[in-house]
Amino acid sequence: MIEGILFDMDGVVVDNLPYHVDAWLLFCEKKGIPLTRETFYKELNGMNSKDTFEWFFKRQMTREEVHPLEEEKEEIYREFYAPFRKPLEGLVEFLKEIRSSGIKVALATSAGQGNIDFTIDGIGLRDQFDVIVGGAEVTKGKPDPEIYLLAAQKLGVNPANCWVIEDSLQGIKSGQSAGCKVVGITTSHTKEELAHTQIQAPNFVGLFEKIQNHN
Ligand SMILES: O=P(O)(O)OC[C@H]1O[C@@H](O)[C@H](O)[C@@H](O)[C@@H]1O
Repeated sequence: MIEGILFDMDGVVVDNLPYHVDAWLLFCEKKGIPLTRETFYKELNGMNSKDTFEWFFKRQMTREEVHPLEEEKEEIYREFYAPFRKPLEGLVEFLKEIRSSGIKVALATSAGQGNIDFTIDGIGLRDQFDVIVGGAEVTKGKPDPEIYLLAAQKLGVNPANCWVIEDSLQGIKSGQSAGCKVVGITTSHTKEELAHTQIQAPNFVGLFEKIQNHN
């Protein structure tokens, strides 16, 4: 039985990761922080901004300290990505199918409120999510399971009866540790790199059937 589907946002609802990475690389170059594209995908993809800055500066930071830095990076990101916002292929149809089957739907993203509004309103899909949980609502970000456990709790469903849809290694770990089954969307990593998920798919086309057949 599938009770809920818990969506990651960046790299899943939208294929926006290259724009995030370009923004991080430009931001880091300005600040003299060493960062490569490879390191980002391996270590940082899916982490919230606070954890990312703590990783860069190798020390704990307060939300107040992180806020202006995060805003600076997100302004660059939003300028880069704004003209290209669109749902990942097959998403609109997939949402229709799961909602009409009575499955509850949540968004569980490490992103801050500004980026959630920018993305979800930008593609006009806010009313498709019963619950939206953002990075600021949890004390421990992905790869910790807290965000997916909270999303399932808010939907009133058992995490063991939920599918998480993720693209990042940190996010997959988070969903698996929450006890959910995971679909690995191959926007950020290859099928082979996501072989530890139940299903790997490039997008949402035909995905509902694959999930149903898996149960
Ligand atoms: O994949 P999610 O949970 O939607 O994560 C969003 C985060 O993904 C990271 O890859 C970005 O560096 C962050 O800036 C962003 O907030």
